[in-house]
Amino acid sequence: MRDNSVMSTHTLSCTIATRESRLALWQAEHVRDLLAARFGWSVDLLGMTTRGDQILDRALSKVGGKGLFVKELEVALEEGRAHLAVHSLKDVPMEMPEGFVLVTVLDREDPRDAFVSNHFACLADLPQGARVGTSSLRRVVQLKARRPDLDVQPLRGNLDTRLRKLDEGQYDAIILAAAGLKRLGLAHRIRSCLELDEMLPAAGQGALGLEIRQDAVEISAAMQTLTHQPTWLAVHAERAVSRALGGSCSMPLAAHARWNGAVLQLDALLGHPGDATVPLVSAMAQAEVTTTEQAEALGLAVVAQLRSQGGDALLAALPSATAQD
Ligand SMILES: NCc1[nH]cc(CCC(=O)O)c1CC(=O)O
Repeated sequence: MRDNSVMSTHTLSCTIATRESRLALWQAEHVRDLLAARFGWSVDLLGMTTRGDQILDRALSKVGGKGLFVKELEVALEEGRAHLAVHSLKDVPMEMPEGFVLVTVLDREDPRDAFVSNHFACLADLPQGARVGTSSLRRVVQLKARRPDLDVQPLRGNLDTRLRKLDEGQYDAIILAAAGLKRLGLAHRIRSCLELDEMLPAAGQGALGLEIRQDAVEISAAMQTLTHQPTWLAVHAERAVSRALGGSCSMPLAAHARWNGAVLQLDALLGHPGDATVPLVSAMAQAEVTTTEQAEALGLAVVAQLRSQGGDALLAALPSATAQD
């Protein structure tokens, strides 16, 4: 029997709220299979369309940002129509809304960005002035820093739409998260992965985050057993950077943490929100990390460096109306 408001320890079924893009469904099905294998639960999916899925004609940074992809799913949790929401962690706002928690993070897929093209093997092979598709400010500023000659053009829509636009010849190459392509069996479209020193990923890229209601105590305990601790600590460091800087997707910000043994190395960079010709500011810090508090402290150390090395001036250029989603 299912109690729609609170799960009991004897619950054998649960409902996952998910967006209906192919990637979101793959991710929800992945979690469904995991819950079935680990706990023997039978899991339903509740597919939903979010505002972020409907608005396809404008860059996300112009229409209110990350929260657009998660709000409807939270309403389903609030109303008891679902118990769990599965998200690409990089789409999850840095501050969770009152009443909701990010309860766990699963093992991360490849965090890198991928170079996808029908004619060229890698960024260096692109001819002068080649047209590259991406709407991510983070990708734009890093592309322009390396190749100021490139003609970077907006590209929105789900993964299939973006690949179709490439195949129609609208771009010479596009940049996509490697994780999404790999999950959908589209790894063959990746001509090369951009290395971390040429394209630093977004905070949380490649990781899956599970969100529940704060008062869902029992499901919380079950979900916490699924946590991939190295990823959990790494994304806490990455998200601390983004949170401290306002968490806005109007800001070209990258943050990525990697493990060197017991040491977590956190790299981050900031660009100018309106002018990709302004030099990037980057910072790195590393420390032995075993707790989320230490991971967040590492994030704040990187933020202090970014700010003092010119990041403050870049942040001051952020239009205040769009500074928060
Ligand atoms: N912003 C959309 C989005 N959210 C998560 C992914 C890919 C998978 C991931 O990073 O986990 C993508 C597509 C992309 O950036 O190419």
